[in-house]
Amino acid sequence: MPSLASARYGKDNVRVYKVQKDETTGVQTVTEMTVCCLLEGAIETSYTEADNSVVVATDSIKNTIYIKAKEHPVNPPELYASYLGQHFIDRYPHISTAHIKVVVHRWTRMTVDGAPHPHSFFRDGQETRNVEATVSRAGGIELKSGIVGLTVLKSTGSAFHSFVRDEYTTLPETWDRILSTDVDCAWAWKPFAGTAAVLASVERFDQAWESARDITMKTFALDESASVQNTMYKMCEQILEAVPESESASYSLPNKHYFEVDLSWHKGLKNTGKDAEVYAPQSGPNGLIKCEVVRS
Ligand SMILES: O=c1[nH]c(=O)c2[nH]c(=O)[nH]c2[nH]1
Repeated sequence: MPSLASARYGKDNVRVYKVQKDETTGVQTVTEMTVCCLLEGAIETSYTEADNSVVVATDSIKNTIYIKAKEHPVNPPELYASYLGQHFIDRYPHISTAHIKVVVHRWTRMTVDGAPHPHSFFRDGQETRNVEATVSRAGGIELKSGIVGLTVLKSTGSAFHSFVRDEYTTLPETWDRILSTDVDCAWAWKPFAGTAAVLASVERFDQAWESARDITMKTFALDESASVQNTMYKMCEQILEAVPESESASYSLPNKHYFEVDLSWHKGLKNTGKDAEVYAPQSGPNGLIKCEVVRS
């Protein structure tokens, strides 16, 4: 006899833009985000018995995403995600958990003739600021914040040697290589009792995001990297220190390879080892290295 093991549903890819207008200065500030909202609870019969009486339509969920963006600040995204998730728990007694994901896209203010422009912005990269909120009657508000899609490269200051060498190995050891990755980094907050507790910490979210971003870039640049594994662990350690309210920090990093090109066949051109200047960036395969670090 089959039985429903788990179920959640909702609206994904809801694109939201909000503008904040300062009427006295004329300065406008914009936020663009993509929101996913999935609900869990006493919804089994909608699957097993075609009982739609327990279904809040995904169209209504989409409407609610817009309405809560109008009613509440959308910055920081941790606060907006918390208000949105809490709404579903408060409004529908049979909904026990709301899973909210907010992806904030970059709109950076333009500098025109040396001055910040009041209402013009540009997209300075595919990096996003991400938040996942799990809001439940049992567990309060669990928040995970992160940075995704920050592409970085260092042209030296990275080595990889002393790894397992056996009958499967062809990779030469290197003491000087290119290191490049797309940063996917996250830090999980200790649970909050409710939206009031999230509001009480509101300043910490931007501070934590700035710290994590600075730590990621500074460590990437300054560390004489022995491996992606070791460099990312050092980043996690520092995030846990900079954000005392966090209970874990994690990274998922592709190792985007740049291969040397042997050009010696052409007039004896030297382009390997210390003479390497022209490389072939690889689209795949790539390494993929992950870790999560918690407090002991
Ligand atoms: O930093 C690295 N870690 C690895 O595990 C690995 N494996 C590999 O082939 N190159 C690298 N680089």
